[in-house]
Amino acid sequence: MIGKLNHVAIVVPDLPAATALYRDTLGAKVSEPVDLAPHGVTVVFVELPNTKIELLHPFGERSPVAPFLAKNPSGGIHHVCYEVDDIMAARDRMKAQGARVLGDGEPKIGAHDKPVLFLHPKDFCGTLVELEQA
Ligand SMILES: C[C@@H](C(=O)O)C(=O)SCCNC(=O)CCNC(=O)[C@H](O)C(C)(C)COP(=O)(O)OP(=O)(O)OC[C@H]1O[C@@H](n2cnc3c(N)ncnc32)[C@H](O)[C@@H]1OP(=O)(O)O
Ligand SMILES: [Co+2]
Repeated sequence: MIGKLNHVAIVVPDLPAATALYRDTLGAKVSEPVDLAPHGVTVVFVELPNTKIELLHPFGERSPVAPFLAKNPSGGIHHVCYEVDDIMAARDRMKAQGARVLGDGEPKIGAHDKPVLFLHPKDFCGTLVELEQA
């Protein structure tokens, strides 16, 4: 059911420093930072030939990535995002399989203006999974 790896997300303590590291040290193409208030994150995308890296930093008072950063002050890999053809069919399949869909279970519009859902890390080998409508 899952398709391409859309991105791997890394939570970072210093977004300008992380952006410079990927741009200047690793030589990657990076986007401008974008504040995504509904998701509680500021995001920079690193464009790779076959996928993307999403650099995340908490935005606002109740960011879902703030507890993760408190536990991992140097930053760390936060989630992987897989593309799916039909987000509602994917949601229903996950529920039927007993996997926990996070939040209210309704897709939100993600960083690429497409609907996304998150699945509980304890149900997927300790890894937070994002599903994005292809
Ligand atoms: C813009 C958009 C996009 O790309 O389009 C994005 O990506 S936005 C990306 C940001 N948005 C999201 O992450 C939305 C979905 N996330 C959430 O609902 C939350 O962050 C949870 C994943 C439920 C975690 O919540 P919280 O930090 O309050 O932790 P919790 O105390 O409930 O955690 C329960 C257990 O899961 C572990 N845990 C928490 N976050 C984890 C992570 N990212 N990866 C692996 N394990 C994780 C905790 O250590 C704990 O394990 P132990 O009990 O063993 O210690
Ligand atoms: Co993401």
